[in-house]
Amino acid sequence: MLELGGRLGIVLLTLTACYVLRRYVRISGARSLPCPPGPPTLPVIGNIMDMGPPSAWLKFTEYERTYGNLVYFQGLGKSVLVVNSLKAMDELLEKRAKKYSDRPVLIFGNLAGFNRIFAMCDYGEEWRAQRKLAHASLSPAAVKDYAIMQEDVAVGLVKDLLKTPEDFHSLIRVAAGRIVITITYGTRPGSIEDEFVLIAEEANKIAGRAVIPSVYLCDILPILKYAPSWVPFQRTAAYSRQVIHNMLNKPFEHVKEMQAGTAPPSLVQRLLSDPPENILNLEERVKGTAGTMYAAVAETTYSAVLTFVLAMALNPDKQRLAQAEIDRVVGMDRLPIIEDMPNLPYINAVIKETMRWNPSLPLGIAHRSSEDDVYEGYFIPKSTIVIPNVWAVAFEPNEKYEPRAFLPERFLDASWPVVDPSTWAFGFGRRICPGRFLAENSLFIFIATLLSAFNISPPENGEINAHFKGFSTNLLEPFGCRITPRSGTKANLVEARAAQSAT
Ligand code: HEM
Repeated sequence: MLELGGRLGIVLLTLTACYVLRRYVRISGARSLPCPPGPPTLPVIGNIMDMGPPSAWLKFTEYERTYGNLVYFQGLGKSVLVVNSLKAMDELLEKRAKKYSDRPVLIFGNLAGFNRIFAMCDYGEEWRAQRKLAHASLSPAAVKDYAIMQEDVAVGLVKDLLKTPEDFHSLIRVAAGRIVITITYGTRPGSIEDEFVLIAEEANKIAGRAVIPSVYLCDILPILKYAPSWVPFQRTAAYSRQVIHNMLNKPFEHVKEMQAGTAPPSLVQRLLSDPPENILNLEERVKGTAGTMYAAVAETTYSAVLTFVLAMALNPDKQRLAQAEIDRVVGMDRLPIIEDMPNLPYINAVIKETMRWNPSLPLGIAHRSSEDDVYEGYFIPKSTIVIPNVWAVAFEPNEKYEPRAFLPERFLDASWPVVDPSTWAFGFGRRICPGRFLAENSLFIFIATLLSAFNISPPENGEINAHFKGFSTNLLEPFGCRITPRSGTKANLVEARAAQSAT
């Protein structure tokens, strides 16, 4: 018996040794492979400075011509891989998701407290728990509960546009913020909602700077995170921590106070009253999940709706076709509702084309690898930041449909296969946007309601000067255009429907 145990031990030991050796040989073999190509490097700083914002996606798409689908940057202790093809995005971020689902380390972001919200957490226990909460409140079945609120906010937007159409930039921004605050916390318009929007906007500004690695010295030299509290970035971090604390706590406490049967339906209310099983530390995690929403939603929705306004002002023929479909299917005596979506193929094509023509997040949200890897003969070291340049996918050369033209028809042509933007616009793998079903409903109701109520046209002088800006979200700078009611009857319809709104 003893002899048998001894032999078994030797066999197990040999197998383990073989496994370790094979793994070692594989990894050291992999390390001898080249990293993917990229711009020329300098000592210490490598080529990392060549990544530079703003609108880095244009530069990355140009680099594709020289270096191909994978463009590699390194320096200052960081490695970054820009991925330019859908095939490679799918292979790395989707099929090998286990290795590619961490997020970049943001030293300032962590000092500011962003690591409490799961969109910025690594692929670990905290992320898993908050993601489960997000899924429970944003699944296709759950988002049906928010449809009336979304319709009310869209009607509120068109009503405000009747009064001050020239303010369309800020009104769309407020409506995009409103939709997320209303759905997350169930608050009604008024000072308290505006206070939450202000806090969340401030947190968004902080996040916008925290994700740019060159803004704060501590992200270049991580040891500086231990610098004393009087150092300027530490003071900014302390202020930011307070803002993030308020963002996570103030609206949450408001919902809790209302819980005793009076809280309107919302993501927080749903999670507190009917939480998924096995979530420890529920309240803190609901705060983190809810706090992620504003950052994730407001700018993406705002960017997409503004892009749509620009596209309509530039393409009156497409606008007429879209309005004709709404008039035919929805009729003239009511505004569209989310249930109309399956019956409006041209509007759905306009939405897809809006997402393709100017993707809100042209570089998605960066992932980070948690292990060494090899792809197409190249070595990708552990901790590489992986950026999906979906802009390059959106503007891939096409023999039939010019990529720069706004042509919803490309999505209605069965004879010519095109990639649906929903396969790349919402990210990849285990980190794919959990709010995509809600986002599709929001875009639909904003766009269909605007088309039903207004004509969108160039300004009086006929010139549209539109410029895009942004590091991660592709936002339009203010531009002029005219938004006028399609008729007096439509204006009355908007007023009458707005009077019925619950929010
Ligand atoms: C047009 C609207 C939207 C677009 C284009 C968009 C796009 C994206 C993208 C590209 C990602 C990154 C996925 C990845 O890492 O690969 C993401 C993540 C995320 N989105 Fe969205 N999104 C939109 C709206 C929303 C909405 C309405 C919600 C929630 C109500 C939401 C919640 C989130 C969250 C929580 C994450 C982080 C997921 C994680 O890290 O696990 N998004 N979104």
